[in-house]
Amino acid sequence: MTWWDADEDDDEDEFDESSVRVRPNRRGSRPRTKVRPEHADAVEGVVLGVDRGRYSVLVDENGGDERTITAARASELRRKSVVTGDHVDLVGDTTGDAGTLSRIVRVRERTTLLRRSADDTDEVERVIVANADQMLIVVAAANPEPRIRLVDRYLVAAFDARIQPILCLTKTDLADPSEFLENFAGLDLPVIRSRSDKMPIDVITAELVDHRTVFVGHSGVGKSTLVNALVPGADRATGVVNTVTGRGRHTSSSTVSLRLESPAGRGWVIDTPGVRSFGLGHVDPANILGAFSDLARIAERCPRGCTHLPDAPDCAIVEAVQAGDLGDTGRARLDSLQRLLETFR
Ligand SMILES: Nc1nc2c(ncn2[C@@H]2O[C@H](COP(=O)(O)OP(=O)(O)OP(=O)(O)O)[C@@H](O)[C@H]2O)c(=O)[nH]1
Ligand SMILES: [Zn+2]
Repeated sequence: MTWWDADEDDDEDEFDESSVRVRPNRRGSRPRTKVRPEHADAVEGVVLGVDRGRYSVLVDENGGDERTITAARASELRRKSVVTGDHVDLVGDTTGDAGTLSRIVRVRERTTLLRRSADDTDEVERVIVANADQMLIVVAAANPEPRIRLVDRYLVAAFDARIQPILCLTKTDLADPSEFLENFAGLDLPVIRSRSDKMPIDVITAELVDHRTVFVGHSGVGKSTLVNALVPGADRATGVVNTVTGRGRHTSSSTVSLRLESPAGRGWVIDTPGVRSFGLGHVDPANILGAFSDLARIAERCPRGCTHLPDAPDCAIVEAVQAGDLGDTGRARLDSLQRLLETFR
């Protein structure tokens, strides 16, 4: 093995560090190797995208010396994953000059981590994006028909990662999404309605400024149309050279960060073309309940191990709703919570 791993893309061979941490510490049975250099002169950057083992890293974001450099992983990272959105430390040639290659020696602590479990199509857990603070869930009002269950799955993934979800209904010129949206009335969920002939760019941009927003949605919902309207020049469909990453081509499975620029400010759009679904096997129900802070307070009176589902004995939330204490809103919120909890039970 060389000093970098030639990963095929950012979806390849990813390990969640929680699984790394539980691995037995073998240091005791091994002679200590020489102390690792500290790389005190390392430069910090943020990973914009990964393509065949090469990372595009933005250094000095918004500063006078902002530049995109190409980097590879240093072997001392071992099996630690490096994904789009990661804050990393770099050594070596960090000039960003043509033909130079830097090395990623450290990954900084992540604020959020969007991942999916192994599922039928895939036996390993994959990390999708680090440090995103919002998820824009793109669903069409029609063609393809919106599905509640699909949105629920995205919501669970977002809540579990402690990422704020936003629902974006596209193609509202084809159908009125009001009835569909009633299913989400019990959630604190910002909703945007969009149509390509009258794209509400300012409304969407306002939600994205100063945030790192990961865009998710199934094929055909109009996600590329949306991204291209928000980030002129992104050209997601044809893969023309991207001004931020400097890459000319992205495989369908690679995640990229696109800079949003507007009079209202800047933000990042993180497009995930490869992610069609989320395996939810790793999800912690407590994180879902945590997204319903009003209900979570009541749940403190629940019996230990309470599932908060309709059949849960002595569930304090169910009892409060049945007693009418929480009104219609509380009933709708409990319905939403229970539906999400059922999504991955
Ligand atoms: N009527 C209508 N059609 C739209 C709208 N937005 C997108 N479309 C059309 O829907 C089709 C799919 O749009 P895309 O932007 O390619 O969808 P996508 O979600 O990126 O799909 P993939 O490229 O398969 O990932 C295209 O033919 C678009 O022209 C809309 O608001 N209204
Ligand atoms: Zn309960």
